[in-house]
Amino acid sequence: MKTEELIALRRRFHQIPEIGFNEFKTQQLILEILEPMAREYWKIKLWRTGVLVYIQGSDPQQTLAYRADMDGLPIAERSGIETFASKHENMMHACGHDFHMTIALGVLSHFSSNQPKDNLVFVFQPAEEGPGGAKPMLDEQVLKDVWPDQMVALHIAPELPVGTVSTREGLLFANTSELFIDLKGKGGHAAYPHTARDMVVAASHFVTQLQTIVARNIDPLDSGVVTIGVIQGGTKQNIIAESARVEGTIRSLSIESMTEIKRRIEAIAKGIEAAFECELTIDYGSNYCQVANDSTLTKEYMSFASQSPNLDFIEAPAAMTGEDFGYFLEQIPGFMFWLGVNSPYGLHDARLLPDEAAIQIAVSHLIEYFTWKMEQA
Ligand SMILES: CC(=O)N[C@@H](CCC[C@H](N)C(=O)O)C(=O)O
Repeated sequence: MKTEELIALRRRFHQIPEIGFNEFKTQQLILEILEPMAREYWKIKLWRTGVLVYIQGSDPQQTLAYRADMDGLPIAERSGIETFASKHENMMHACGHDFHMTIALGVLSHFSSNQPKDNLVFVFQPAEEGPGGAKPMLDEQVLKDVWPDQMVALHIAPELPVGTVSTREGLLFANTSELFIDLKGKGGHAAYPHTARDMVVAASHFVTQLQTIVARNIDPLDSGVVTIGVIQGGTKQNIIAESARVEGTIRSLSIESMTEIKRRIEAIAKGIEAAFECELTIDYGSNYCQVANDSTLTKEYMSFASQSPNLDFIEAPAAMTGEDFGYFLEQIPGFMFWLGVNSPYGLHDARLLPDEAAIQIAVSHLIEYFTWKMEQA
């Protein structure tokens, strides 16, 4: 695919962001693009809203895979784009999955006119932002039938310049857990607080006390995050709120710290129940394991990328982002790397504006990498 075609395709994806396991239009667009590319040695399979493409190699010694995530986020776009902003109200591709899918299709387009020596699998995976598509997909026959020997994924990095890639051996992304807490008290008239159990006050204390966990309970040499992204409660300014809801995410580098954070959340919740005479129900939603890059393959890739004449390679620090690609890496050796897209605004920001020049760079880089890997086998 030419650069202009890749950019046009990315813009089509950008206009139709869909929430996890609702990527129906996205799936259709992928199938539309794949249709003229498919060859007799290709198999295209659907899994829920995802798509798997298997390309039989001409003389296969191994099966290499690339994973692209598909879902958007519930964010009202403020990127300033006039011609191709999201058409879905309060939805945005604010985590680069429009880039990830376009890059996959660009690489596939190359292998449509050049049959690879080894087998290739392209996984378009739904629901990375939640509730997680990787874990259930790993249990499905559709993936078991084409089980890869190695798997690679990339993620856009707004803070890195275009023309750079970055990764590290071992732990790249954190362990994560979602957090949903419902508080139930007793509503009442604003003028009679003593007859009620106010959940706006209880939720405020709860959120404030959660801030002590990372500061006071986690080893400063480890890392943890407790972020509350949503706090809801009440119906009117002069009615005491009977209920409230708090939603967030927990992150840690070590599994021990994740256990400790959850233990402390539960203890603080009990304290809030006693102090404010209410009930708290905790739901941890979906949990993602860490993204741990395979040492040998990552070292080999880092050496390949460092020698690439068209790219700069930067060694990455570990990040507190989460990614369910970690589940693939638990069972299939591989790695994830960052792709520089130079946006002044970061991931999950309504103003994210990645530079589209990075798309062609990534397509060429992955074609070169896969071709080189096949020559080594
Ligand atoms: C790369 C990225 O931004 N990933 C998301 C993954 C979300 C996991 C889950 N829904 C949670 O919030 O814990 C991230 O927020 O890091």
